[in-house]
Amino acid sequence: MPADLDPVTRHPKAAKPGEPVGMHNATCYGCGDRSPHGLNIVNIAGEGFTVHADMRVEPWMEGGPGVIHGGLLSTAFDEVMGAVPKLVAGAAVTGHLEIDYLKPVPVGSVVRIDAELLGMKGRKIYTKGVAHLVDSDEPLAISHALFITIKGREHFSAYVENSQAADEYRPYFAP
Ligand SMILES: CCCCC/C=C\C/C=C\C/C=C\C/C=C\CCCC(=O)SCCNC(=O)CCNC(=O)[C@H](O)C(C)(C)COP(=O)(O)OP(=O)(O)OC[C@H]1O[C@@H](n2cnc3c(N)ncnc32)[C@H](O)[C@@H]1OP(=O)(O)O
Repeated sequence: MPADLDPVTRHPKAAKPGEPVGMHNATCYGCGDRSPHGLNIVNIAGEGFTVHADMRVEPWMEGGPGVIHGGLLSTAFDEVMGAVPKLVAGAAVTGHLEIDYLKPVPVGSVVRIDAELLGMKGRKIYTKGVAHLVDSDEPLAISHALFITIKGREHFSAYVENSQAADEYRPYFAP
C-alpha cells in the first residue's frame, strides 16, 4: 500500500451506520436477492469506513467434512470487502484478493466478516477483512483486497447481455 494515501470522506449518498449498503446487482451471486444459488449476503455499513455481514454456513457450503469450502469463504470476503468502496467512492471491482485461513469454519455456525478501509490512492481502494464467529472475536481468516473504481456502463457494456437481468439493464446501456 502506498505511503502517500489520499484523504477520504464518506460519500454523501453512502449508507449510514447500521443501514444496509444495498445490492449492487440483484442477480449478484454474493449479495443479490434474485440470485437462485447465491449467498444472499446483506452488507451493513458501520462507523467510520467499515462494513460487516453475517453468513450462516449451510450444509451445501461444505468443503472439508463439516467445514466451509475455502473458495466460498473467499467469495464472502470479496462481497463484504467489495461493499467498502461504496462508502467512499462508487462502483469498484476486485483487482487483488488474498486470504490467510487460520482456523476451520464449521458448518452450522454463523460467521461474521468485518471489513474496513485501509486507504485509498486514486482509483485504488485498499481493504482488510476479518472472519470470526458471531459469538467470538477469535479470527478464523484474514483477507486483504484491492478494489479499483470503474465506470459501470463502460466496464459492463460488453457483458450485460449475459446477465440474468439483461432485460432490465438494457435501457441503462442503450446507446
Ligand atoms: C448506469 C449503468 C450501471 C450498470 C452497472 C450496474 C451494476 C454494477 C455496479 C457495480 C458493480 C461493481 C462491483 C461489484 C462489487 C462487488 C462484487 C464482488 C467484487 C467482484 O467480484 S468484481 C469481479 C472480479 N474482478 C474483475 O472482474 C476485475 C477484472 N479486471 C479489470 O477489469 C481491470 O483489470 C481493472 C478494471 C481492475 C483495472 O483495469 P483498468 O484498465 O481500468 O485500470 P488499470 O489497469 O490502469 O489499473 C488502475 C490502477 O490499479 C492498479 N491495479 C490494477 N489491478 C491491480 C492488481 N491486481 N494489483 C495491483 N494493482 C493493480 C494499476 O496498477 C493502476 O494503478 P496506478 O493508477 O497507480 O497506475
